Amino acid sequence: MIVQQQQQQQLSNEGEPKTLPGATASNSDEGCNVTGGGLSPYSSDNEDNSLSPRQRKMKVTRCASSDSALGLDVDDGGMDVPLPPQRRMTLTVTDLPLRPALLPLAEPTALPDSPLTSPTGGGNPSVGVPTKVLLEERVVAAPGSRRESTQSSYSELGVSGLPLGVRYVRTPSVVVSDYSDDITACGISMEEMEYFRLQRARGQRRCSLEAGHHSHSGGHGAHGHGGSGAAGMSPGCGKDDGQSDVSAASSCSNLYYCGSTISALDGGECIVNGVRVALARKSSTQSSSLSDEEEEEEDDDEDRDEQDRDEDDRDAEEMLQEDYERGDRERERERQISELMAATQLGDRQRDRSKKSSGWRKIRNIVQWTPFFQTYKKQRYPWVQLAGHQGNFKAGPEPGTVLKKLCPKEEECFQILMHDLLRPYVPVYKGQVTSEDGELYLQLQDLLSDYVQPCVMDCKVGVRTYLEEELSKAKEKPKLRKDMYDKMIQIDSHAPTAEEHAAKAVTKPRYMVWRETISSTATLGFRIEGIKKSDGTSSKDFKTTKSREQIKLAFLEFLSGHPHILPRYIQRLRAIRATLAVSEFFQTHEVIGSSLLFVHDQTHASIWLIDFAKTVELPPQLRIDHYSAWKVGNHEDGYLIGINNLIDIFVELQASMEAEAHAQAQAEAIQSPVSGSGGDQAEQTGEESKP
Ligand SMILES: Nc1ncnc2c1ncn2[C@@H]1O[C@H](COP(=O)(O)OP(=O)(O)OP(=O)(O)O)[C@@H](O)[C@H]1O
Ligand SMILES: O=P(O)(O)O[C@@H]1[C@H](O)[C@H](O)[C@@H](OP(=O)(O)O)[C@H](OP(=O)(O)O)[C@H]1O
Repeated sequence: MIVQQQQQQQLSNEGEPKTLPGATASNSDEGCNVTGGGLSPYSSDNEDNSLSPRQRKMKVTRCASSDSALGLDVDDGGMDVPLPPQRRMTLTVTDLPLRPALLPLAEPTALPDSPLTSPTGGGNPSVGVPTKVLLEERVVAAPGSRRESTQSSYSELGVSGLPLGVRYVRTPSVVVSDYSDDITACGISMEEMEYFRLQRARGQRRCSLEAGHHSHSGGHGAHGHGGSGAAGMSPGCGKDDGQSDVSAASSCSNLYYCGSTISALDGGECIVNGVRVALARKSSTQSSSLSDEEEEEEDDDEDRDEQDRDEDDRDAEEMLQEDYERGDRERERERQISELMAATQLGDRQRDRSKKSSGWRKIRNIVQWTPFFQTYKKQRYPWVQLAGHQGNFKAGPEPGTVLKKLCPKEEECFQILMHDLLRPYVPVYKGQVTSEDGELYLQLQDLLSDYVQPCVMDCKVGVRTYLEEELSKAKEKPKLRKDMYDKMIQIDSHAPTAEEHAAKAVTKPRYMVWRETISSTATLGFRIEGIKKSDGTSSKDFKTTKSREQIKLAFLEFLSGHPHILPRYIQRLRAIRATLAVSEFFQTHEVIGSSLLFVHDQTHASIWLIDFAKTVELPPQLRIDHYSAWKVGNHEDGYLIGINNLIDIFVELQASMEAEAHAQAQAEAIQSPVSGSGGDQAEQTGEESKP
């Protein structure tokens, strides 16, 4: 993509709001509509209408929308207005049941909008940063593929112009954005690396076994191993270590980017766009065309898998033993927290992880746990998008910046904020960046760039997450969302009403209100959207984290290993509250769907206000206190309810941590003298310290 850095605004020369080509939506009800046609480029309504509902479910192209409730009548998780051709910008998952590690992958193709170049540099390739590659869906001959996927087909009559008698497979199309193929770069943990190592070892073992086997059995036509570029090789086997590594790394990358490649690794399921999707391995349709020999191999693989699992389990037991022996107090405390967390979903996930059972379970957890990780080649650090719509972010043209898809309302907010007292608490806005095909981005300070292995938490603030205008539009023309119904029953199958069950759809405000009530939004004025810890583990599974106690446990987990950071967060939250009280911006805007981004590492901590896509100027003469109860028409957002509760909860945590530390110090003081006179000494110490 030739990206033009259209307005490389430095802080010194910021100022006049700019008119965007084709985007005059600042006062529009259409929210983030910049593409025309009345549809937000971010909207998840922008789905391919030609797809069947099932296909659509499999497809995870999902973009931001603040206006998707504003459309017309019924949809099926899709849209009802013909769309202009969509660029393949975001993660696209198709053909989930495919097992790509067994298939020849299409060559990565640079998308037309990659790499980034600056117009001022006249397209100087030296400033180019590959932003994404497309692994295009295509039909390819399956050299030596031993297994069929549901996408496999035989070309019988050469209808498609392909030679007869050759087995073809369709590879998935996967867009990989801004990633490095460095295995550590995709946020992989040691545990996952170990899994891939085992996978590779297994693959190599299989390679050598099969090399022997096939040298006797001769070619298998399309099934044989004499196919192009793979002589003597089993599919999925690396020619050498290097190649195996690449395949592990790319599988790993794909895990993070789409989840579909997961199906190559094992059977099971993954969560795609909130929908639990069964993966291929156990699918009968898949295995139906296997020959006896293939089935035998499958069984052998199962046996080997079993052995590897046993090895895994043994390793895990040994590791656990070592852990205990270390007697590390910190670890013990974490373990206690984990036990407490049993009541929460986060705890559930962690228990799953600690079971250390099959490799698949590990991988499945990664899929469920991992938000959108990216590593920008230029910046050389993993970047995590904890919440929000996938595909909205990419690497900025300068180190230390990220690009977020343009929403005119959000840009307006940033322009005002750069001159407001709140400026130190929001990412620096550096102007627009335009891609060659007209895609517009906001260039923002990357809030993670100064941190080493940062812990990140996104909390959405306010008691309400939808705009009043969304509500009124939805009342005028209710639009049914199948995707939201699906997300709803995923959490609670009894949540929809009888009518909603019949329609298999709900309206957006209905879904948003329900989300507010099952989480802490409605009661505490904020909710946790996602947490990423310094070890790379992360979770977005907080939809039902509602009670104060659940929140505290999640915060404790977020702070674990860094308790000294807590006072800094409290200080920063108080500073934010004090600044909000005097901010002109805050006094004149209704702040909906905005988040606080908490970031810390071992030595630094900070909190920023982010996401102003649904922050709108209040009607003239109307003032809100951000605290009063919301009634239709009063525009109250409950932002300060959230801030106050956040401060209170952090203060309560600090108090309990201090009390715990105090009790522990006392217990140690009592226990530390080994001699029989220990108790006396402790008493003496106490006596001496009295005034
Ligand atoms: N300036 C930034 N620096 C670093 N990370 C950021 C920045 N802005 C956003 N993020 C990351 O991206 C995530 C999503 O951001 P944001 O809420 O702005 O996106 P969105 O798509 O508008 O979200 P939503 O769908 O909730 O409106 C955040 O949780 C955070 O992890
Ligand atoms: O977190 P969930 O449960 O996945 O639900 C999404 C979340 O509430 C987003 O804030 C919202 O986007 P906006 O804030 O931009 O409205 C999105 O609406 P959308 O699907 O219409 O984009 C919802 O699907």
